Amino acid sequence: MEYSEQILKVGKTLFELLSEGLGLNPNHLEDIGCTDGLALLGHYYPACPQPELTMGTTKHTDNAFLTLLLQDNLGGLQVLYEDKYWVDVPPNPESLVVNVGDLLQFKSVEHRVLASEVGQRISIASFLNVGSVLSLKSFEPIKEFLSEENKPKYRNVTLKDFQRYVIDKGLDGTRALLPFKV
Ligand SMILES: O=C(O)CCC(=O)C(=O)O
Ligand SMILES: [Fe+2]
Repeated sequence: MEYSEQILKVGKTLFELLSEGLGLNPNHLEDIGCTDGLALLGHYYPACPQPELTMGTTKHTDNAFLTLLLQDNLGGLQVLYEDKYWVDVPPNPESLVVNVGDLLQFKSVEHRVLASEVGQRISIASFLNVGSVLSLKSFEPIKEFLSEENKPKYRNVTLKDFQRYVIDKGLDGTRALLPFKV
């Protein structure tokens, strides 16, 4: 409970900073619903006797606006850099890793977790996402950024349709935003 409240505060501050950084009103991203929902997912990765044969978590992007990830000191989290290189994210139990998720319709980070012979690994992912997965609210580009040269990169899609697509496809290694590109 206490953790969720604190995480939401951090999330709100991040969205304020992002809004300001984009030259928008500081409340813009919160006002359009980026902090309406918060889902916490606890992961437990037991030691794996043959880590080369499997994965802790397969490659994916997060179904959220932003994810705040707390990990212990075991390591194993990697992000994909330039669509080619897997880069280790150094574990630091006193810091949060921030992932850009699909719902920002920007450039969500592809990541995965390696299995390890040394156990156990515990992490808590806090997803800042939509209030209701059944919402008929439509995602659309921020109008302030559109111009003749800057056309929308994604077509409008309702949260309901997007969530349905994400759930049906599962963790198949493809980007959830792909079918919604213009
Ligand atoms: O366990 C981790 O470090 C990452 C978990 C993750 O990527 C997720 O829950 O989406
Ligand atoms: Fe993730």
